[in-house]
Amino acid sequence: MLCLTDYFRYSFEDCQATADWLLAQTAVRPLVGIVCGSGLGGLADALKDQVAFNYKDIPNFPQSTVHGHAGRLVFGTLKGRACVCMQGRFHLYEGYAIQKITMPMRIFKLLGVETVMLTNAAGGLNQDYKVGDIMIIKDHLNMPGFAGNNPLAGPNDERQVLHKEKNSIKCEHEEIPHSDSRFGVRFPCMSDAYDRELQQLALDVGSELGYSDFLREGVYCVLGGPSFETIAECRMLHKLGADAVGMSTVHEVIVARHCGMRVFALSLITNKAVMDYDSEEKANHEEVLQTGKQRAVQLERLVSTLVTRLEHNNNYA
Ligand SMILES: O=P(O)(O)O[C@@H]1C[C@H](O)[C@@H](CO)O1
Ligand SMILES: Nc1nc2[nH]cnc2c(=O)[nH]1
Repeated sequence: MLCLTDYFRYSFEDCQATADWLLAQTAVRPLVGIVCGSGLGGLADALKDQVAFNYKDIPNFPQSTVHGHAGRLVFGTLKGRACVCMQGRFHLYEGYAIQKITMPMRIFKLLGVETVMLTNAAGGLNQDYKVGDIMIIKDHLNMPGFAGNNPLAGPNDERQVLHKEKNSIKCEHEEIPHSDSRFGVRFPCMSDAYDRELQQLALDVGSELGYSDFLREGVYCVLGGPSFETIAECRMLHKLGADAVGMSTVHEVIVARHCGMRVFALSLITNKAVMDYDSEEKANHEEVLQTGKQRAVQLERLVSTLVTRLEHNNNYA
């Protein structure tokens, strides 16, 4: 019997067809995939020798509907390193099924991407955080996941893919190709979702760039949105261990990790979550976009320097 999630699911063949279409249009072979958060699309403009596609022209691709998300997939180079960049992402609150908003991660994988770098705009729950801080995400709370809305829910494609050259197991007499299910295993581990070496590298790069005063490490909590949080909700999330709250990223991280890509993610703290009944502050999307503009230069420099370091250090490549 077909269940509802099957209608929103992209098969391996659907994703392969989209990736093949893209690979046929450009000679860029990206190892790094970048996702731009709300108001942070300027990162994509930093790419050199661009080949860009509007989402509406890419077979099977969803469309961006949110202000501050341009809706373009941009291939190019960042300081000489081949990248692909989503200038605009998809969110649950746009009405898309969770399998649809995360499908680009599988396209990244099929394009050859090894490292995914995600950015988002988020509300600061940690009382020490200030607007304009950049938080390196070290872990997440997946609230929609607690309620069963996980991008990996539904059948897992268990057909085996053989990796002939990579990861082959050396035995005494022969080399046995390593096999894996199409995108990944049924029960992927998430305790190592955010790559610790990349977090340390980002701290080091941030310090070199003089960003230590506004660079943080913390836990990101995803909610469905689009309404911002009530005061009681902010207080609860903070008590649960979240430093920042947003409406994206976690679903993409789960799918990226499921298919074996390395993940690094950043939140720009665009507003302070309202925690006090006496406060006059009100969260709004305009403030989010405005803070994005103000921190665009530093965010772009941090990400592009990180990308350069990926190139120069084999441990990270
Ligand atoms: O795509 P991100 O997570 O950066 O966008 C955040 C969450 C909402 O889409 C929007 C609220 O202002 O910004
Ligand atoms: N849920 C949520 N998402 C955001 N994105 C930017 N700021 C916020 C916020 O305060 N809450």
